[in-house]
Amino acid sequence: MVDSTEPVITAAPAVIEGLDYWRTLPVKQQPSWPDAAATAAVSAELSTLPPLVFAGEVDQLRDRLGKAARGEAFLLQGGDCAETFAGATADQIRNRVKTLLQMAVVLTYGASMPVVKMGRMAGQFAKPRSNDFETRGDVTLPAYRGDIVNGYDFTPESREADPRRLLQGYHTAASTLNLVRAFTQGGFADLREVHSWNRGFASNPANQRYEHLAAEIDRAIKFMEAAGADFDELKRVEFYTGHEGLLMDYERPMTRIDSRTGTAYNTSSHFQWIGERTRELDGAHVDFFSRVRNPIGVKLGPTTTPETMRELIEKLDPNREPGRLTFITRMGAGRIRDALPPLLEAIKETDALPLWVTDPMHGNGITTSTGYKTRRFDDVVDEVKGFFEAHRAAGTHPGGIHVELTGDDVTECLGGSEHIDEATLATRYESLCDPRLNHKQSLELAFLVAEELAAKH
Ligand SMILES: O=C[C@H](O)[C@H](O)COP(=O)(O)O
Ligand SMILES: C=C(OP(=O)(O)O)C(=O)O
Ligand SMILES: [Mn+2]
Repeated sequence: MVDSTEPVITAAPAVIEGLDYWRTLPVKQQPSWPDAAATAAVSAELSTLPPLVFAGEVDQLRDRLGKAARGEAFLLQGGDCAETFAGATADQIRNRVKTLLQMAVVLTYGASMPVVKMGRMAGQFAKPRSNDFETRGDVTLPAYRGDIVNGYDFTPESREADPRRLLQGYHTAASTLNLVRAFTQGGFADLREVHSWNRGFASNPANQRYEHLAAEIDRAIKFMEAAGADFDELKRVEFYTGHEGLLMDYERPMTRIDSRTGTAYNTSSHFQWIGERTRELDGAHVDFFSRVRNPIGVKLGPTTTPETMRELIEKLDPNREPGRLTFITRMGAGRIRDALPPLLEAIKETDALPLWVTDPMHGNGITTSTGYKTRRFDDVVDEVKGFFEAHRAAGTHPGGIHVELTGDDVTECLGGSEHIDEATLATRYESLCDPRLNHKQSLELAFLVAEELAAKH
């Protein structure tokens, strides 16, 4: 998080020309709220609550992402698939932040360039689903759409969408963000603490490798301090938040007019991305997010054509602003080597410079015979490698990685140095949606990406 000298953002007026145009367009993946008046009342209340992030921070992130798009920085985005209200505890938040800080150190060291750190945190509460309903035995109920919409328990009461959850989402995001700001601004993220972020995690090859690297960094810092360098600057670390911009009854009221510029900022997080299921060119999401100043991401799956990509650029980044647009590719390990190159070749024919980020999770989902949604660590690694290969061949910049992870020792993805197998998945599977890399798998992946980045030079 960065200091902002401009926290004054006015509450959103009831109707702002343009910002409500999405209401006239087809909108996907929204809950069926049982009571429209109650939902409207909650939205109105949300629009009066203080912003969670400030316009100045959002502008600074856009600048950082612009650097990443030019190959001068690298973006690390990570966190839960679906944050939960119950999971917003100090321990779990701290473990996730520590994991991201550790990964960032590994990447910074490998890449020799700044790493932009962003949590899929403090707002990643809404989920798009493949099916609107879930059936267990002979009972069919609405699908779980994330804690900000309904409950996970498989009962009719819990699965009914409840607009009061929008407010709980806001307050949980606020308390999560408060702790994240404390960790990253209060000295905990100081590079001189590089060893302490490893404490509390069980010993394993990735942690030992990390310890080794931390010792090298320590030595370098001590040497520089002895030589007179002032490291107090390292006390505070920029840390940004991002989530899928999905739930319009949350995103719209959190969007406010910045008093400095008269333009709209979505103050629910610094960054929002449009998901693979809601990125229709003439749909509500693309229209709405085209009108906010935040840097915006779009997920691109394997069926994306160069034409669609070009139209997304026209809609979301008509002014070709550095850092405005991020393409997060999620092709699948088996498809990335065919699906990404045509997009990279096509982009070179344009005057656009989007930031290219790999999401090696969402194209690699499988379900075991025992019913667990999982991913193979090897597939995740293979997609990352395919991403770097494609960019190397095209001469474009592989600018970041987007992963679903947790700092806890869960058993949700198969493989990794602990060789998690199908039988082990049941021992600690906690995700309410997609499987996340655990702490060790996350560190292992960071080392691999660092090697790819080092090879780039
Ligand atoms: O996180 C992404 C999606 O919400 C998730 O992959 C959808 O999962 P589903 O296919 O089980 O609905
Ligand atoms: C829904 C997600 O991904 P995608 O839109 O790529 O499927 C996600 O990132 O959780
Ligand atoms: Mn997911």
